[in-house]
Amino acid sequence: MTLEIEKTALDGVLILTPQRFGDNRGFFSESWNRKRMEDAGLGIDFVQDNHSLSEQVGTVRGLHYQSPPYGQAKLVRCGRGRLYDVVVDIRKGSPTYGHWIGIELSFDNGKQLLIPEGFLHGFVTREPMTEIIYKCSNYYSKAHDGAVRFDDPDIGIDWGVNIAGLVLSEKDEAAPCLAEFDSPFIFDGALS
Ligand SMILES: Cc1cn([C@H]2C[C@H](O)[C@@H](COP(=O)(O)OP(=O)(O)O[C@H]3O[C@@H](C)C(=O)[C@@H](O)[C@H]3O)O2)c(=O)[nH]c1=O
Repeated sequence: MTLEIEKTALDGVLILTPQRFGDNRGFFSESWNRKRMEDAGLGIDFVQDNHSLSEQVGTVRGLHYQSPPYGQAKLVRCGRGRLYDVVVDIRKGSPTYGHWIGIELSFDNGKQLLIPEGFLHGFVTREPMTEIIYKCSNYYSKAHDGAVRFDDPDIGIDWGVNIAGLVLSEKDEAAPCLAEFDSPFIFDGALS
């Protein structure tokens, strides 16, 4: 079993690709292995697994965060379909504050995205009936849950879709832009 680990332009945000063992039935893969992650210096104490289904293509969820002390690192993958997953650095004082990266996660490519605390997370679905599955290092707290506009021009994410006509929650429609947002996260040094 191998675990491929790739860096991204955001320090600490990593693309993980666990090996798939294919045979006449399909494939088998260890989607998370605590020891293997620890051996790679990625020993995160995950406490909650989340799973959501987005029925329509062009469904956006994000950009989300939870404030300390309920900040969350996340390990994200796609269980069915295809999505474009986006991460934005919101650690005050970070050399990459406000920068974003995006990657396609799909059932087919089996890629995962590791997102440390201090980053916004969101995605848009590229196929109907797309499922996302992710581990979180802290429990959900409604009181600490927050969002920033997915289409904030100051962040300038290229979602690769026509922004008009996307499916969003009321919470995400009402989210503030980065300029109106006082991030609760402070940059405290490089992550990798
Ligand atoms: C996130 C979450 C939601 N809920 C509830 C609250 C609400 O009634 C319902 C739907 O919640 P939301 O609209 O916040 O779900 P959603 O928009 O899918 O929120 C998620 O988006 C992605 C991008 C993330 O990164 C996650 O951390 C989370 O913020 O589920 C929980 O019970 N536990 C949880 O961990």
